[in-house]
Amino acid sequence: MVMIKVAVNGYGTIGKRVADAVSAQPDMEIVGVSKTKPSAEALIAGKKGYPLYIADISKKADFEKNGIPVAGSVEEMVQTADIVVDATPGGIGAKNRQLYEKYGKMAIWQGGEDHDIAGFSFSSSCNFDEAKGKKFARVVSCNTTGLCRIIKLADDAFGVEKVRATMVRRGADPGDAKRGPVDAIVLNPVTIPSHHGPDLQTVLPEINIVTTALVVPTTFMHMHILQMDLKETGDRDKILEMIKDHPRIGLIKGFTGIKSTAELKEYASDLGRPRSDLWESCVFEDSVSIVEGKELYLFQAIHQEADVVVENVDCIRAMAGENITAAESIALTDRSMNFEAI
Ligand SMILES: NC(=O)C1=CN([C@@H]2O[C@H](COP(=O)(O)OP(=O)(O)OC[C@H]3O[C@@H](n4cnc5c(N)ncnc54)[C@H](OP(=O)(O)O)[C@@H]3O)[C@@H](O)[C@H]2O)C=CC1
Ligand SMILES: O=C(OP(=O)(O)O)[C@H](O)COP(=O)(O)O
Repeated sequence: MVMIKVAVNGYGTIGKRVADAVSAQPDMEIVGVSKTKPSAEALIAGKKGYPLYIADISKKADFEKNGIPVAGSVEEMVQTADIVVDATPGGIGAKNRQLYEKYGKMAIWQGGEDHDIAGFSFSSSCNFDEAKGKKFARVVSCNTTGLCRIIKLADDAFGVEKVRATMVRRGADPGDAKRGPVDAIVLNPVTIPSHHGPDLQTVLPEINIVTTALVVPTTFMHMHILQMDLKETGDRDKILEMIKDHPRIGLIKGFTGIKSTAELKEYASDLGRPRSDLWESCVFEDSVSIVEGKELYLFQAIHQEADVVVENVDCIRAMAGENITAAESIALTDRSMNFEAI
């Protein structure tokens, strides 16, 4: 088996998870990860054995005086890779495109960048095959990934006439002490639609969708309030069966008593998931309702730090790996991470 050499440019919330997920795959290896400054994450990268490269090589001494070995510059890291996963903060990734082009390397960006950065946006459940042969791709954002999975499922079963969805977004990631809100519900944005609907259409262009979004003072997971008008009369049992069979959508059963993101975090932790990560979308079974035949309603929780991680792994494999199907890649990714949707 040919090993795909992967570099992760930006070893932060998403990048560190992608590095661990890639390391768990039998057909991929991490050749480097990057930071801009010495920090706890930089220390951990070294402890995990990931060669650490830095954006500004003139800062090498700052790292080394703190006992963090530096393998070289980001430019050198890019040269060692077959493909780069760019997980730098939104807006920075666009500036790196030239570097990847200079060395003829494939690259994958995250949802903080615009679709135009790659001209192709990816969701494992929707357009895996379209990534084959692509030089550049962008994995859609965490919320859009969650929307893609469930809307594709409903569209395949009954056809989707239109979608109306509200994203209740977490204020900051758990480790992000600087962000808020602390005591507010913030309309984000106040204008309608939010970016999620147009973003979904970069993957599923035929879907009629309007999304709204607001931010609340929590750190773990977003919550979606989702309504879809179906083309054909819906069947709740069939939808539940399809969700149970979906490798990346979990069904939260009523008997568990779980009705909140806090309880989901406890569940993920009790399952022994690394970092309490929920790579699957979490649909609340009791919320799945068909009204007047063709209106489907449900709540789903999305772990913002995790769901895109497995998608990045599939995207790497589609672009740089052997010719396999979406189902085969998803199964391999998940099995290698001991991940079975709840
Ligand atoms: N967090 C989330 O919930 C999600 C984020 N995304 C998207 O993923 C991307 C990354 O976000 P996230 O992981 O949260 O960001 P973080 O800020 O947690 O991590 C970004 C990392 O990039 C490093 N970095 C910054 N500038 C450079 C540079 N010029 N060269 C190399 N590395 C650099 C930082 O290192 P240092 O600390 O040393 O400066 C940091 O480790 C964004 O596009 C975001 O929108 C997508 C889904 C969910
Ligand atoms: O991709 C995300 O959200 P999004 O799907 O709402 O764009 C992540 O939660 C990052 O969001 P942030 O831009 O609030 O850090």
